[in-house]
Formats: sequence, structure tokens, C-alpha cells
Amino acid sequence: MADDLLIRLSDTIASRRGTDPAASYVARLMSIPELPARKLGEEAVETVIAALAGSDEELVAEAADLVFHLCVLLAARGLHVTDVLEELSRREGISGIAEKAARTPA
Ligand SMILES: N=c1c2ncn([C@@H]3O[C@H](COP(=O)(O)OP(=O)(O)OP(=O)(O)O)[C@@H](O)[C@H]3O)c2ncn1[C@@H]1O[C@H](COP(=O)(O)O)[C@@H](O)[C@H]1O
Repeated sequence: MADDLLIRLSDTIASRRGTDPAASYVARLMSIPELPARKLGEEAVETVIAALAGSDEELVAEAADLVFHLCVLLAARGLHVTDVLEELSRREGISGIAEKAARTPA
């Protein structure tokens, strides 16, 4: 299942914390405090470019990079993708339009 894969990936990422940056790309990203956020920003831009001008294959590849780097950013803060999944679960079934209307004064 896709959810299981994301959880496994996030577990692997968390396990890389404090390990040898020469042996792990994730450890290298987490060894420099601002790097996960910088990389996520780069991947977001590359995803937008692929969405506007790339093939479906390029968009899927960039989106995968984006999700991976988001998981790394969360792990660098001691968070896990399950924290995000729980928040999405809390929102399940609540329309964005209804939610916005509820917090916007008429
Ligand atoms: N899913 C991924 C994954 N997706 C993308 N990437 C890497 O993310 C990088 C993407 O960066 P760019 O597109 O900017 O390419 P780049 O020019 O090579 O990167 P930079 O030199 O600019 O940093 C590439 O090096 C990819 O290999 C990933 N690296 C690791 N994983 C997973 O993370 C696990 C742990 O990885 P390690 O910590 O390296 O063992 C792996 O087993 C995989 O499951």
C-alpha cells in the first residue's frame, strides 16, 4: 500500500539521523540544518516547472523527489509522515470551501 511505503520510507529516513553522511544521502541532508528546507524548495520549483512544461513522466519523477524531500524535512524536525497523515485524516471529508467559509467573517 502507498501509505505503508511512505511510512517505511519515513522510518528509513529517521533511522539515518546521526549516521555517516558519506554513506547516506539522507544523513548528508540532515547534517546541515538549512539543507532539507533548501532542497525541498528546489524540488518544489522543479515540480512546478514539470507541471507547466514537462511530460507526465517528468512530473511524476519530480513529485516523487518532492515527497521524499518533504519526509526528510519532517525527520530533520523530529517529525514523521504519520504526523501529516493524522492531520489529513482529521481533515478528511471537510470541504476546503466550507472550512474557509467557517473562518472568514461574512
Ligand atoms: N527515495 C529516495 C530518493 N529520492 C530521491 N533521492 C535522491 O535525491 C536527490 C535529488 O536531488 P537532485 O534532483 O537535486 O539531484 P542531484 O543533483 O543529484 O542533487 P544535489 O547534488 O543537488 O544534492 C538525488 O541524489 C536522488 O538520488 C533519494 N534518495 C533516497 N531515497 C530513499 O531514501 C533511502 C535512504 O537513502 P540513503 O540515506 O542514501 O541510504 C533510500 O533507500 C531510498 O528509499
